[in-house]
Amino acid sequence: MGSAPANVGEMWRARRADGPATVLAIGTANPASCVTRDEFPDFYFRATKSEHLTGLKDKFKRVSQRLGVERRYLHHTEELLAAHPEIIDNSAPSLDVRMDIVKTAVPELSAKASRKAIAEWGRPATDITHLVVTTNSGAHIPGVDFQLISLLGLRPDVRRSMLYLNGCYAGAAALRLAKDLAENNRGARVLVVCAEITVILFSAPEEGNFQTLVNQGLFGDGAAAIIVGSDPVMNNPIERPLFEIMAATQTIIPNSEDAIVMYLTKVGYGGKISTRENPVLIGDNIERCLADTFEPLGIFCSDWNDMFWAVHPGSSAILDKVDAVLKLKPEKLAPSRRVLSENGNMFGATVLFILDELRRGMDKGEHGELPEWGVMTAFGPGLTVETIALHRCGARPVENVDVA
Ligand SMILES: CC(C)(COP(=O)(O)OP(=O)(O)OC[C@H]1O[C@@H](n2cnc3c(N)ncnc32)[C@H](O)[C@@H]1OP(=O)(O)O)[C@@H](O)C(=O)NCCC(=O)NCCSC(=O)CC(=O)O
Repeated sequence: MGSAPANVGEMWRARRADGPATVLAIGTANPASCVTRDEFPDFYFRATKSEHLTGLKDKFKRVSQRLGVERRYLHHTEELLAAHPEIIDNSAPSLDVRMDIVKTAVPELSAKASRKAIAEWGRPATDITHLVVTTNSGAHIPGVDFQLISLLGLRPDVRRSMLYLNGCYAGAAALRLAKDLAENNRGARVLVVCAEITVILFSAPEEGNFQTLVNQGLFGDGAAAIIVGSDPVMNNPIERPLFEIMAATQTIIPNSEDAIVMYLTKVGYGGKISTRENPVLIGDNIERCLADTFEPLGIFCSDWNDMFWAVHPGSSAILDKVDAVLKLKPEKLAPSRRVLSENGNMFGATVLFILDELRRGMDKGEHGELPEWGVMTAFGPGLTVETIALHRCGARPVENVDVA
């Protein structure tokens, strides 16, 4: 062979980035139609022709108050439900119509969030080298990743990874994958997109079906897009590094496989969320997940208030439990609570919205001075816990952190 590099090790190293994967831009989007907690019970019981279920409606109001959601954006309006009566009939097959709706709605909302991220990033869409897309809203092939190529004007040879049906840990899982892609491919720029349109789990209220009440009171629609790449300033001074992704772990909580179960049925999503058990399971295991993520970095935190936080708000009961176990000051989970309150639980997109909230607060000088180190953690079926160690860019040096 002619002039191949002398050493395979050198060849391998030359293809890898020098520094950690870094968040370079964030964009978010919601559908236009917003419903408040006060408006929603009337909307829900009227649209599903269930107004005669007055006791259940009162119960729905009580449960909704406990979930921590003030308003949400929903793709399904009363007009859309009226046009597809099978969606409100819990015994009529409606998967096909739901899949048809999300087939275009999810790529469109994804593109809206992505355009914002790309505009903030400041480089052309054709500079994106990898695409990681995740949704629980449908499962089509070719999928949302494929649709985004033409919607955003990406290169046809962009390297795509499509993660369907990962539950609420999907956003953090997508970031974990983006970290590995960015660090192992010098110059890579990864567009991460996480989008949810919850018409897939809309169902009419039924006596004895508590799960439906939780689903309708909790979940909302939204999309978030994040651009990740290593060595920003070195590669292109136009890029503005926000957070370095220093470690990303995934683990399964023992004996929790029935805690959140979801599957597609002829009437949309079926399954069960163990609402009483989940806060306890998460509370019992969060410290171990944090230690497994931070200790390999040499960070042994004795006070978790020294960090900033992006915790997946499964509901306010879950945030209350995390607060109590980690003895966090109220302001620590304020960004998580605010995103839940303003948008609902948007499955995997939620933690990415919280990251956006954190950096906006940082830009506006809110939330005080953001600490140097932070945590993103998300939970979902398994129970699977994703934990990410984040380092705020431009922060003071690592030696000043509480390192044992
Ligand atoms: C569901 C809750 C809001 C209920 O709140 P509280 O327990 O404080 O409320 P509460 O005890 O006052 O109950 C309010 C009313 O609901 C009823 N109730 C409560 N829990 C119930 C249950 N499991 N089954 C049946 N009914 C139940 C009570 O009897 C009461 O009815 P009455 O008023 O008639 O007496 C909470 O437990 C919660 O937020 N749990 C966690 C939710 C969760 O798991 N989220 C993760 C989503 S999934 C996710 O994020 C990840 C993913 O999807 O991948």
